[in-house]
Amino acid sequence: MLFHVRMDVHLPPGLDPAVRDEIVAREKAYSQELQRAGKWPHIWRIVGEYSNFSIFDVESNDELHRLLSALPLFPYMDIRVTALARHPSKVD
Ligand SMILES: O=C(O)C[C@H]1C=CC(=O)O1
Repeated sequence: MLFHVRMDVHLPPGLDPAVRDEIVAREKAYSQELQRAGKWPHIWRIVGEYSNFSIFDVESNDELHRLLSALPLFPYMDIRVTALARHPSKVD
């Protein structure tokens, strides 16, 4: 199942820079682990924003929720999910 996911990151301005760096490093490692596993095949920066558009390829809504909830930046994100279906005009 494919899902389009928008993530907007809102780190608190007063967050200790060392804590911030540690969370962002864990986020990167986790994201790259999911990319290598084929669960997160696309991630694109939205120009001018601390946000991304991503595509997730997962087995179920529950799996997507589990993966997103485990993001180290999850407590600092607004996340919007759109379920995707095959378009009838898509060329094979
Ligand atoms: O930078 C972001 O868009 C937020 C987050 C998503 C993956 C990652 O490494 O960081």
